[in-house]
Amino acid sequence: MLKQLTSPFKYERLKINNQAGIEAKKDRKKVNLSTLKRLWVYLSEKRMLLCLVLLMVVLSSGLGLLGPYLIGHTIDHFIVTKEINGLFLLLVSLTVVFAFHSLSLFLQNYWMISVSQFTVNRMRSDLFRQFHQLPIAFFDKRQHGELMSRVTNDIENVSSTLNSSFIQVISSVLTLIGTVTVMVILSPLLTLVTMIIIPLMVIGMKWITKRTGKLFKQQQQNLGELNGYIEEIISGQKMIKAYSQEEKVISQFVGKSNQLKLSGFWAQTISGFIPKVMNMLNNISFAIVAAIGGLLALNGLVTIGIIVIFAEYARQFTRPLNDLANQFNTLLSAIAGAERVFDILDEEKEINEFEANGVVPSLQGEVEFSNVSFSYDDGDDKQTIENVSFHASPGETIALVGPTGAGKTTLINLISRFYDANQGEIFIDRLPIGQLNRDELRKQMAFVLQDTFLFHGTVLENIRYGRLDATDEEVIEAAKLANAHFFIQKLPNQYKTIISYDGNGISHGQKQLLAIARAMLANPTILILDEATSSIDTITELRIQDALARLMKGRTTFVIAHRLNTIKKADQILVLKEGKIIEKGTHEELLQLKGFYSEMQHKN
Ligand SMILES: Nc1ncnc2c1ncn2[C@@H]1O[C@H](COP(=O)(O)OP(=O)(O)OP(=O)(O)O)[C@@H](O)[C@H]1O
Repeated sequence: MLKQLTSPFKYERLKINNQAGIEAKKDRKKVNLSTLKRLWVYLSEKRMLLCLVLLMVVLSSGLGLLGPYLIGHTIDHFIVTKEINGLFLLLVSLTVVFAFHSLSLFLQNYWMISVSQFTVNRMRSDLFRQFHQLPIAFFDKRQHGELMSRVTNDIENVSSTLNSSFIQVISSVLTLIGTVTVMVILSPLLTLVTMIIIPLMVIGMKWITKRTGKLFKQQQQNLGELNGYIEEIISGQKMIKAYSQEEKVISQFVGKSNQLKLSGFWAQTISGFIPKVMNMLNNISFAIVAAIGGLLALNGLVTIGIIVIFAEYARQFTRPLNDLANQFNTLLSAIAGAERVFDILDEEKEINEFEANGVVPSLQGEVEFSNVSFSYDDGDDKQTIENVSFHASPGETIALVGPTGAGKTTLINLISRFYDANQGEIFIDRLPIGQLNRDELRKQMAFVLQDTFLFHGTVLENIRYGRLDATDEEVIEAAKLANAHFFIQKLPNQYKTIISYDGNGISHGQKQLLAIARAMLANPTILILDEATSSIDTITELRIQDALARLMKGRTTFVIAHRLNTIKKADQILVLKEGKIIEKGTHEELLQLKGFYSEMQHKN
């Protein structure tokens, strides 16, 4: 049976297909590069600001180099020669250098945050828009919370990395180049000494980053899975309580949470080694420069000022290396996040080129199926709908009956183009359905389902969902026609009463009446009804029946019927079994056949 419009197909959720991930891993380097290129497409929209950021990074890196140089210069030229004026000059110039250094740091941060917030806002919006352009089949295969995690966590990851890492990486590279250049000019010999430690650093960094990259990806994946699970559990709270499954759910949660804890622990611990190891190597480098520099000074090969400059540069030299190693991890984690976002953006949209040009004339409501077959899974040998043919004239009521799993909902899904047929052709008003613009087609359809989805908002807004440009008067008129007006008036704030998420606080029958009002307002040519199976009190039931009769008048209606009364009134009954139409006709015709249908009626 159709469940509800926004998530009508909550059938057993399929496991995420890991195959794509495995394939993608094979081509990891290529993928990373293309991910960076795609990120650049977003970033480049703010290229002016980025240029300013770069300018500030160059300035701050240069000023960072100038500080130690000024101190060394002062030692050699003013302290050794005891010129007190020189010391004053040093004080003034250092103050100016540090002030501009801080200013440039502040500005680069400020502008970079603007760029990154703009970028992730764009990505977030693109991702959200993409969700609305993906076919229903896409959502069948994924946990909803896992998808939410992409909009929240993954995007947040990209944001925080752009905020800090982008600047750090460029400033580190610039500082490295600047430091080495000045060092070589001052003393090539002492430069060599300072560099002794570098191979050790590179090996250490490589060892650590190789491990952390994988761990961060794992952490991200575990977080997505946990979010998916939480979303599912919150949605299914009632069912969990009804079946006393709390303990099982908690233990499953603990299992997933522990997995996240473990991957998070190792990712953080191993990446946490980086600064410690670098710091140690830094101090060793400092000691080597001091010792060998001292020896060289004793032999008159370098001055004390140069040793001071080198000692400071040795520190400056390892810091950017250290930063680069740190940022590498953050970058990897952000790239993993961006990749997960782009994966979704790359999914094939529901609307294709051909269809965009498709037209939907004002429909009459003629529907024809010609040898239609369909299966949810392409690789499935067994078809869910098999070789189905029928014709519905405008204004006719077609009742779909058959045992559970017969394919009634699937047939409806095909008429609404939630899925496309694998074989055969569906015609609406004699036009192949594929040539009709999907959105426009759905605008001429309305759905009254067993469990109508109500959004958080007023009663008025919920009915207006049927046609957004309807006036308040039109909404009230629709509610009256749907027999919903009487109960709405009794609500605390009548049409302005806020309905909580998914209509909690509104009875099942009232929900149905609101759904009918919504459909009434939409004024569709084709109507899809899924008759409620749950028992509703007799008076409400009568009101529903009365409203439905009014709604169905003059519209082609497909109804998944459970009540004999509805079935009897139908112009055609399609009896479905295992995806095939096994009998077709009116109630009387089918009874005379004395086949499956008449047997079904006798059993009831
Ligand atoms: N989204 C889906 N993905 C995979 N299989 C699906 C999906 N939806 C339905 N099916 C399968 O297709 C078959 C037909 O289901 P369908 O919902 O159309 O039957 P139905 O006649 O409406 O049943 P019911 O009266 O119980 O609602 C079933 O075997 C079902 O498990």
